[in-house]
Amino acid sequence: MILVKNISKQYGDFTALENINLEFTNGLYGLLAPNGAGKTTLIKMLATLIAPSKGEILYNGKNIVAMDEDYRTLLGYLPQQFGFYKNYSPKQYLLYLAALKGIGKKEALAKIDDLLEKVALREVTNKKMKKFSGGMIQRVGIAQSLLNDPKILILDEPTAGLDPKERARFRHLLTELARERLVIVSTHIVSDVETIANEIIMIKNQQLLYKDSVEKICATLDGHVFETTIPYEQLETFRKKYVLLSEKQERGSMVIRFIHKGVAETNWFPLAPQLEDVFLYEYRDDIGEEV
Ligand SMILES: Nc1ncnc2c1ncn2[C@@H]1O[C@H](COP(=O)(O)OP(=O)(O)OP(=O)(O)O)[C@@H](O)[C@H]1O
Repeated sequence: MILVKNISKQYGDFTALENINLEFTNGLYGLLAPNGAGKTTLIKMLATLIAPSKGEILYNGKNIVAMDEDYRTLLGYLPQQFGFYKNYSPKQYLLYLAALKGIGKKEALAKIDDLLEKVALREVTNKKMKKFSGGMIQRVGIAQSLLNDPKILILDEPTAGLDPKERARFRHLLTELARERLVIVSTHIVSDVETIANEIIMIKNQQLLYKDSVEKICATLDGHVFETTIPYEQLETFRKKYVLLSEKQERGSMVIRFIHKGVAETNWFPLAPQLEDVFLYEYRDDIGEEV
């Protein structure tokens, strides 16, 4: 079990994270927040790549920094951008990394076969990676993070740049991987983790906002999400008054999904809140065009 105890991180005068407390047991945890919220900072601390300015992280009661190599042998990590050699095949690349990790060649070859099967790259084992799609490269990244059979797997934005089909494949792979280990995956895309995470962690204003099941997080907006139809001319006024979640043109009118925490009007239909609603609501001041 990993215990994040009252962690803060400063970069000079800038506070990136403040008083974060978390507990990870097993299963899949989705670290969901817009870019710049501090996901990478938290992940790098969990991977012992940077040190907290305050607080500590414990693995089964022991400080992970003090555990040093003992902790890193338990850890698989895929950074946001991982370095690979495009003239290498996955097999050559993984063999090279296995050698760096001190895994013998015979053991490594068997392991690599297994891993490439797991990430559905068996057919391109010996093909140079320069022709690979983004999704294939990310799957090589996953394979490298699994070389040491880690108990803890930490993936920083593994779906960045992937198309919807690759994302779906990734979700399936993550679910598989989380059956046997603790998996922490960061993303700013709600659908990456909504259906697969046992718990979602959201950070806002440098602090922990939620760490809960999707159901419980959605319940925070129970009774506040509505749909209604308005003439196009009223859209601007509506936008100023309420938090708009989505808008769709239908037969010359606008069908809008929005949040209001006060008394509802008669022609508003209540809707069941989705995680995307919570995300858009909570980060309404932080997110720009990308969402
Ligand atoms: N080495 C650093 N020095 C100064 N500020 C930093 C440093 N690293 C990160 N920051 C700042 O800390 C904040 C959190 O960054 P972080 O990379 O953890 O966010 P993130 O949620 O992972 O976003 P992204 O997905 O874009 O990386 C940002 O405002 C960032 O500019």
